[in-house]
Amino acid sequence: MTDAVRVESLYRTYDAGTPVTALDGVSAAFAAGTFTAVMGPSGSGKSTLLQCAAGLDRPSAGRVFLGGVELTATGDTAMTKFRRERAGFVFQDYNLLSALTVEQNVVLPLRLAGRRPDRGRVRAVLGTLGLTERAGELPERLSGGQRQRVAVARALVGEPAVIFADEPTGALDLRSAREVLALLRTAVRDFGRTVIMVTHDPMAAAYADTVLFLADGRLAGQLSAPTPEAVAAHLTELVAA
Ligand SMILES: Nc1ncnc2c1ncn2[C@@H]1O[C@H](COP(=O)(O)OP(=O)(O)OP(=O)(O)O)[C@@H](O)[C@H]1O
Repeated sequence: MTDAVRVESLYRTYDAGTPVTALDGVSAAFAAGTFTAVMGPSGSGKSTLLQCAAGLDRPSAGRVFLGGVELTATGDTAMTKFRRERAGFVFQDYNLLSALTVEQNVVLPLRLAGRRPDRGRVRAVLGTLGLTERAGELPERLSGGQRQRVAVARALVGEPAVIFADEPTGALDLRSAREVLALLRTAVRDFGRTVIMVTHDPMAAAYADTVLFLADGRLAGQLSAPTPEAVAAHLTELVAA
């Protein structure tokens, strides 16, 4: 099976007065068509790993491969272009542009990538996400769950190989969270996308095929076919260690 994303010996240090090692030699492979959750205590390096794997940040050392191409060997312009073509993003705070309608937000990544939105595809994605009636509205008129569905639509519309999600359910009520997680799982099961999701929530992690744990910038275990109980137990061990 091809790896959609692979990271090799990733290090990321920040030098803000006292140096911080956010990633301390992380290697991991994310097979195409799988859903992986990344968990760990606060400050363990989860967001940094996601940002480096997605080409939003550059590691201090190590290599990142997206679809077999080494991102870390490319310049900034090529990295941005590749990211726009290959990756979709969902963040905790939705990151919608308030001056744009739902539909305009959804097609924005395509426009930024210089691609012409296929109207049929845009309508289909909006329909799947229950946003057809909302297409012309501004985000401020939507609930948090609806806004996150717009963000998921935006991540899906370009048919990216990989969707990177950082705490996508962190600001949502349980029902909306479950809807968003089910949408991500459908993207993997039915459409072959690869999802890498940072979360603090064992219930959310249990939607994934595999959970990777981080502690102090290093890999600290892995669970396949996770249940919320098994995830919570592993996290408790990590926090206590
Ligand atoms: N821009 C930055 N400048 C300095 N230090 C940073 C920066 N970004 C992250 N860090 C530090 O790197 C470490 C890892 O941060 P990161 O955000 O990846 O952790 P996390 O596991 O995602 O945390 P949380 O669960 O709290 O969101 C932390 O110690 C953090 O303070």
